[in-house]
Amino acid sequence: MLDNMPRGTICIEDIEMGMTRHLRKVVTDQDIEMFAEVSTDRNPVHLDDAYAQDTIFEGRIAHGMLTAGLISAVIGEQLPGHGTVYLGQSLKFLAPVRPGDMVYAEVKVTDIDPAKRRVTLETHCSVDGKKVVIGEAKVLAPSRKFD
Ligand SMILES: C/C=C/C(=O)SCCNC(=O)CCNC(=O)[C@H](O)C(C)(C)COP(=O)(O)OP(=O)(O)OC[C@H]1O[C@@H](n2cnc3c(N)ncnc32)[C@H](O)[C@@H]1OP(=O)(O)O
Repeated sequence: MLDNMPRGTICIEDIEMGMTRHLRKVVTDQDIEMFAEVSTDRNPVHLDDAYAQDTIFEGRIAHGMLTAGLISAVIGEQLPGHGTVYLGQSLKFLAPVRPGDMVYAEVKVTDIDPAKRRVTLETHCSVDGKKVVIGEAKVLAPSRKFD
């Protein structure tokens, strides 16, 4: 299940401080299995119920980078959107995401360097209002001048 805001591109000339975009997505067992496959990260804490039950999480959890990928999706699809180049991303994983959790991923513009087309975004993911991932992204935004 995916609930996105409108997709597209917001060029550097139209980006404003404080602008936000978000998406919501339920992280499913299938998502976790597919992520394990494409990333080759088959850590049993993600895939094996019995193993995961004996960890501090007491059950299977999603890969952190799968959840963080939803931040990339908001950046690449919405703000700034298509044409954006990801330059960097810091991440802190504060709480686990479990299969079936609805993840809310949001990005917010905190700095703009129009001359260099650089934008800094505060990024976070939450589940039921609790932050599970926080961080900061730096991106190169598209410009109308290069259309
Ligand atoms: C190889 C790949 C594997 C994966 O992908 S695993 C999946 C991704 N990771 C997760 O899902 C982990 C999510 N995080 C958590 O569940 C929790 O987080 C922990 C269980 C790791 C720790 O929780 P708790 O024992 O309750 O500690 P606290 O009371 O929340 O925090 C204690 C201190 O540790 C700092 N801290 C907590 N998490 C992080 C972090 N991710 N990065 C940096 N610092 C962190 C806090 O601020 C605090 O600090 P102060 O004692 O000074 O107040």
